[in-house]
Amino acid sequence: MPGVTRETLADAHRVVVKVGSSSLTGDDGRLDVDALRALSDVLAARRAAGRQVVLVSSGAIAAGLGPLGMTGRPRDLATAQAAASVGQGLLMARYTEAFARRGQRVGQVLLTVEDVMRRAQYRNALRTLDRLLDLDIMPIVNENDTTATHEIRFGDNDRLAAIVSHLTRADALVLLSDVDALYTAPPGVAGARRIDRVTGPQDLAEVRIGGAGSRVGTGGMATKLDAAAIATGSGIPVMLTSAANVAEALDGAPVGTWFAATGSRKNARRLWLAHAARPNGRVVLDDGAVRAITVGKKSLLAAGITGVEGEFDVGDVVELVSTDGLVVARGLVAYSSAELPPLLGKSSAALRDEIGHDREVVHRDHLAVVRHRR
Ligand SMILES: Nc1ncnc2c1ncn2[C@@H]1O[C@H](COP(=O)(O)OP(=O)(O)O)[C@@H](O)[C@H]1O
Ligand SMILES: N[C@@H](CCC(=O)OP(=O)(O)O)C(=O)O
Repeated sequence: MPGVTRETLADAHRVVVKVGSSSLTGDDGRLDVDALRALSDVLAARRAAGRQVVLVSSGAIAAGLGPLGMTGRPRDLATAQAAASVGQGLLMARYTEAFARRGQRVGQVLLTVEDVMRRAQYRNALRTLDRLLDLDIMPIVNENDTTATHEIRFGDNDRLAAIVSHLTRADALVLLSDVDALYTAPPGVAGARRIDRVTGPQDLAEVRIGGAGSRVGTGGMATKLDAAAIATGSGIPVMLTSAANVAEALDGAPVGTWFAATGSRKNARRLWLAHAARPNGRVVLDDGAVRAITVGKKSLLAAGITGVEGEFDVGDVVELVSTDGLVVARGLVAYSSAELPPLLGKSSAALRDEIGHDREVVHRDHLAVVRHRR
């Protein structure tokens, strides 16, 4: 069965390789061109051997720091976006030059959440990616940082890479960071052991996760584990290792942490709702509504809601929670948190009388069942 062990990476036809800012920057937080060239050499060699690579590269913000006279990742979004605006072009210039040394051409692909979640847009993005690969051009993907907003953005490229690997039907996802593997505890904690292989959530029960290890990284190990869950849950195995190990990892050598595929291909929109979207609030469901959406695969109606928490707008992602605090699903809500309270518990007939329609609160097409404790 393909993808069961890390050795299968050597023969994988299409891989998505994600490299984090931490692997592309020096101690001063700025772009490390030697590191970028070393990675480009390995990926160009893989392509020259007849295999396809889609590179998801962070580093736009890091590349913008030097020209802007900054040393650490800006805290506010607008400045980070300005740094990304300055840095993305420089990053691509570096890659273009580095890959050209090996005769490999590259193309920039900047994506937003909407590009990969709306069917028409994602088909368009996919067509471009496929065409680039057909033309023997290595796509270099990043989030379109300059226009993404807080509410609707991936924010970290780990989950973006997982979704890109799903969209492009990659055979494997390789996550490269500054740490050579997943450990039982963050670096620096005494006694931390490398985890060789993860076959399901039970293998992660004892793992302690810390934040980003560098001044420029985002998310740390948590977003890598989210990414691994997204990819493996849709049938794509994941290798997590350091950029220094990329050649060995792509050859299937015993490095890093291997996450075996656990599920089968999913609907992209549900995948995003379940894993990547950031919820803005919660609605609390009575037991009948929980059963209706999980077992009955129904839409969520106002009649089954007992409470509203947080502030959200029409179209935001909300968590659907049972009365005992279990997050049973996530979905795109059709009412704002201000509109909803007077409607709770009301039947469809009562709603039609009162507000002239009985629109579902979360339509089943916009709902992903998850089930985990909050
Ligand atoms: N259990 C763990 N095992 C390995 N690394 C961990 C763990 N918990 C936290 N980390 C940290 O996660 C960091 C990688 O995340 P990040 O800095 O966001 O990297 P990148 O820029 O590559 O995305 C590592 O450098 C490490 O310090
Ligand atoms: N899109 C941002 C990267 C955000 C990000 O995920 O960074 P990292 O955690 O280093 O992979 C950039 O290019 O700077």
